[in-house]
Amino acid sequence: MGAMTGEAFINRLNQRKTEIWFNGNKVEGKISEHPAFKGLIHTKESLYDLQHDPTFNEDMTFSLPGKKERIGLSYLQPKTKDDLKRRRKMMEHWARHTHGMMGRSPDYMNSALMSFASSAAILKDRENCFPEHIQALYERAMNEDLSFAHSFITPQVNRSQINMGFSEEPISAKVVEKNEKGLVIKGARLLATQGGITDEILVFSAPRLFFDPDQAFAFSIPSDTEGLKFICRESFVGSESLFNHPLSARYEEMDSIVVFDNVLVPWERVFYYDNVDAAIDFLNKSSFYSFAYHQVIIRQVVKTEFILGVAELLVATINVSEYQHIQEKLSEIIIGLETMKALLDKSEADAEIDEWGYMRPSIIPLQVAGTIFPKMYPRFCEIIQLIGASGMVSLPTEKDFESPIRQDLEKYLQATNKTAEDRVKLFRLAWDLTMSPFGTRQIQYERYFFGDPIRLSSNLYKAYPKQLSVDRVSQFLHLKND
Ligand SMILES: Cc1cc2nc3c(=O)[nH]c(=O)nc-3n(C[C@H](O)[C@H](O)[C@H](O)COP(=O)(O)OP(=O)(O)OC[C@H]3O[C@@H](n4cnc5c(N)ncnc54)[C@H](O)[C@@H]3O)c2cc1C
Repeated sequence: MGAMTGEAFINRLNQRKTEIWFNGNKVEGKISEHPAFKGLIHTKESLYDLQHDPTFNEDMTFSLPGKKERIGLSYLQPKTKDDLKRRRKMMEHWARHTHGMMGRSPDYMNSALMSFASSAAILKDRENCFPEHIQALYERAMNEDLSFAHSFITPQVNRSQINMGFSEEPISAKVVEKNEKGLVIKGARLLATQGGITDEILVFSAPRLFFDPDQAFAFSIPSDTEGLKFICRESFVGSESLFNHPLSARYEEMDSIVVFDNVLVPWERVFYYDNVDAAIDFLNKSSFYSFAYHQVIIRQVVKTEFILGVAELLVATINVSEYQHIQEKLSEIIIGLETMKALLDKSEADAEIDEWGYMRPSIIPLQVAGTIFPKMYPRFCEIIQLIGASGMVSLPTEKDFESPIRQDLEKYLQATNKTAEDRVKLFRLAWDLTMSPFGTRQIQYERYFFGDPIRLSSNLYKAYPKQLSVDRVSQFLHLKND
């Protein structure tokens, strides 16, 4: 099949018998018609269709020798800087289509899987490790354009460092049995965005102190595997009205708790198990962080461009551009945007071939971008709230504009250069972006989805080459070496 169409994506999803729980009920019927998921699923449909749109097809897909169909370009293993640029262009197209609001557009996990396959050799000849299973999944994913959710953290029961977490009755998903067919997993994992509404779920463990060997595994299984359940949070879709909820009606992704009720993971799906060192190495030394971050920062740049557009439109609409504090606030967004773009460019300019022959974007600029964005993003949202002021809550609905009070609204909600309807449309967008349940989840998402920003900063500190700076100061002061 190769690169999938939107229709094929929806048909395949609807055929899955995935166990999804929503608001106390098991979801029955076509998932693409369920109010909590349909906006997102149709947006994903349009993303997959871009791969077949004559304007984008060349940018979104690539040819592999021996394969008739073109493949989604997020699966391309880059070997040159030009390949990296091709990957960036493809990701920009997808991110622009959703204005950076969809954290889990398919390129995110496709890039993760591509990086796993590109570094699978790390697991070669190690105990309980099966790099060939990663390669097999990668090839199947390319051929069938599979979609993935993922989970890499454990339930938030006790995050103390001294908590050994080795409970008798599993809470965090762990191996409870090994048999001739595979591993049996019991317990729960967090927090799968789009969990249940993708073909597969990829599970791997973030290394930590007192890492239970029974949790040191990685695998991928179909979402409708027996015993696997996805428990959803409440939906943040405000309504289906694009006027009232321009973002949540299209991009609300849903997050879910993943429960494994004695789930059999067949051996051919296991990447590694019961090997703490391999689990730590796989995450830290593979190209996962470089390629996943590359996708993330591209999306965040596009999202910041969108935020700048919203902020500037607000300023123009209520005519407040003459005030210096407004200019300063807008320049804060511009500085953030240009900083992110410069870091992204640097990561590509400094990219190097890794030990397995793939062109890896330089990680330090990406880590820097990934550490500052969680701080900048809430501030961007605050800036929009500060510019919009009462406009952020004077928000009549589409129905109000269709009612007899329309004339009042037209008169009292007009702006210097906008009709009341356009003005409200814009302010509703600003509200959905920064204040609605969808908007506030986006803030929490940008803070946390790639890990705890505190620990990400700590990783940056530990990995950053500081010795040259230290030496210069030591020489300046003629300090004696320890
Ligand atoms: C909207 C959203 C979507 C997400 N989607 C996904 C997804 O699709 N897949 C996925 O796997 N995960 C996902 N996540 C989870 C994300 O990876 C975690 O939120 C992140 O790794 C932090 O872990 P935690 O939430 O368990 O926080 P905790 O680790 O419980 O941290 C809670 C607080 O304690 C502090 N803390 C805890 N331990 C330490 C420590 N050792 N050192 C210093 N401080 C510490 C933290 O700084 C924080 O302030 C998502 C999260 C959000 C908010």
